[in-house]
Amino acid sequence: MAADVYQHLHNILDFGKHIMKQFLGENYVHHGDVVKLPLDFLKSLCLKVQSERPESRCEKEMDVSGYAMCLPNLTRLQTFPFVEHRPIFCIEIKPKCGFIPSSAYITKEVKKKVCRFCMHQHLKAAKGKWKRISKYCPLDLFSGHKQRMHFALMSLLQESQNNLKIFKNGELIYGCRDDQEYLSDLNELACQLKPFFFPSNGLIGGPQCPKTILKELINVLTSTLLSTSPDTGRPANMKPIPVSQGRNYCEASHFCTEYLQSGKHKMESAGLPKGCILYKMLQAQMLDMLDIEGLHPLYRRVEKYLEECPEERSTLLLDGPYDETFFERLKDLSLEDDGSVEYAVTKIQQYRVAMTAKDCSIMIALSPTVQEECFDSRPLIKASRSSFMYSVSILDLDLKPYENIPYQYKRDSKIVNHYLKSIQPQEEPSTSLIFPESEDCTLLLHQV
Ligand SMILES: O=P(O)(O)O[C@@H]1[C@@H](OP(=O)(O)O)[C@H](OP(=O)(O)O)[C@H](O)[C@H](OP(=O)(O)O)[C@H]1OP(=O)(O)O
Ligand SMILES: Nc1ncnc2c1ncn2[C@@H]1O[C@H](COP(=O)(O)OP(=O)(O)OP(=O)(O)O)[C@@H](O)[C@H]1O
Repeated sequence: MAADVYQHLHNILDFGKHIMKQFLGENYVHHGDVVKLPLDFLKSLCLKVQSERPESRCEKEMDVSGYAMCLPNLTRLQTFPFVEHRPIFCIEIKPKCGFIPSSAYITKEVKKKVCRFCMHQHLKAAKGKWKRISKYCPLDLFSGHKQRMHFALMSLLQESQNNLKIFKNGELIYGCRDDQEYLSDLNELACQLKPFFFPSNGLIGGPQCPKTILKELINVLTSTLLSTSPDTGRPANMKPIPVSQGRNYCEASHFCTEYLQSGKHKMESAGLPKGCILYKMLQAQMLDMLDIEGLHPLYRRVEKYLEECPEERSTLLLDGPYDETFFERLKDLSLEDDGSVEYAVTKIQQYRVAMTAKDCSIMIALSPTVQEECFDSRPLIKASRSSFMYSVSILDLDLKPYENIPYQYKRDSKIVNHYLKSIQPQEEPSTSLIFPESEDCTLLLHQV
C-alpha cells in the first residue's frame, strides 16, 4: 500500500518534471519532491484539515500511508525566495479549456460554436454546484485581445466559483464563496489591495476608488498573463498546433454577443504571444485533437486489445514511466488512423495531457517593488502608481487517469444535452459588462 503510494507520487513528480515542463516551461512548473512523513503527524494533520475542506471534496480521503508530495508555497514569489518577508498577493486562476474543438468526430454542431465551460455552467447551476451562471468564458481570456481579457477577468472577480482565488501574504482573502454577495466582497477586496496599488495613500480617493483598484488589478493580471518567459517550453522540434483551427470565440460568451451586436461583424483575433503562459497552456490543451467523441472509440480499441493480451499493458506505457520515450510519443500529431493499438495509445496519452492542462491552475504572485530596487534586470510589471516583481506557476499537474475516459464521454453528452435543453425556450438577453478601455466599468462599489 505505502509502496503503491510512493510509486504513484513518483509518477506525478516525473510527469511534472519530464512532460509538463516541456510543454509549459521550466520556470512555470514546480514538480516538488516525494517526502516521507511520520504517521502520527499525518493522522493529526488529516483531522485538522478535514473541517477546512470543501464539502464536495470530502468523498476523497487524504492519504495517510506515510508519503506526501512536498511543493513550494506557490502563493509566494518563486523567482526571488530572498524576498520572503515582503508583502505579497497572489491570484489563482483555473482558466479551463480555452478553445472550441473542430474535430470531424463531433456529432453535435453546438460543440463547434459554444465552449464546454459555458455549456457546463448550465448543468452546474441546475445541479446547484453554483448559484449563478458566470459570465466568464475561457475563450475571452485566451484571446490575447485586451478588452476581452479584461472582461473575462472582471467576470471571474464577480463570480469566482472555483476559477479564481486571491491570497494576501499567503492567506485566502477572496474566492470560493458562493454564499456572499459579490459587491460587498469586491469592496472588501479593493480595500485589501489598495496599499499594493496606491502605496503613497491619500493621493487617490473618492467614490471611483474601488473600481480604479480593480481595474489596476485587471491590467496587471493581463500584462502578467501575456508576459513571455525566456525559457523555451515546448521544444523547437514539436510543431505548434494552429490555434485558428476552431472558431476563436464562443457564441455563448457575453462579451462576444454584445460585441457582435454592436455592429462589429468579426471577432478580430489578437492572438497570444508565443511563450506566454496562456499560449503554452493552450498548446497543451489542444493536444486533444479528436475530442472525446473521436477518442472514445480508440479507448475501446485499447480495452479490447488488453482483454486479449492483459500482459501488454506495461509495454503500451499506459501507466508511465513518464520519461523521454513517453514524451517522444506525444510529439506525433498525425491524425491518420492506421487502425493500430499504438495509434490509439498515442491519442489517448495526448488526450490525458490535454485534460490535465484543461484543469490546472495558474498562480500569479505579485510583490510591490520599493524604489531603490528598480535598477536591476528582474522582470517587473508596472501599474499606474506602483510596480511589481512577479512569478507565475502552474498548480495541479497530476495526469488524468486513463480509466476516466468512459466517464468523460458520458459527461460530455450530458453537458451538451443539458445545454441544448436549457437554451431552447429563449436566450436571455445579457446585461452589459463591457468597459472599453476609454470608459469606466459599470460596477457599483463603495468607497474604501
Ligand atoms: O470535468 P470538469 O471540467 O468538470 O473538471 C473537473 C473539475 O470541475 P470544474 O469544472 O473545474 O468545476 C473538478 O473541480 P472541483 O473539484 O469541482 O473544484 C476537479 O478538478 C476534477 O478533477 P478530478 O476528477 O478531481 O481530477 C475535474 O475533472 P476532470 O474532467 O478534469 O477530470
Ligand atoms: N503548492 C501550493 N501552494 C499554494 N497553494 C496551494 C498549493 N497546492 C495547493 N494549493 C491550494 O490548495 C488548493 C487545492 O489544491 P489541489 O487542487 O492541488 O488539491 P487536490 O489534491 O486536488 O485536493 P483534493 O484532496 O480535495 O482532491 C488549490 O486550489 C490552491 O488554492
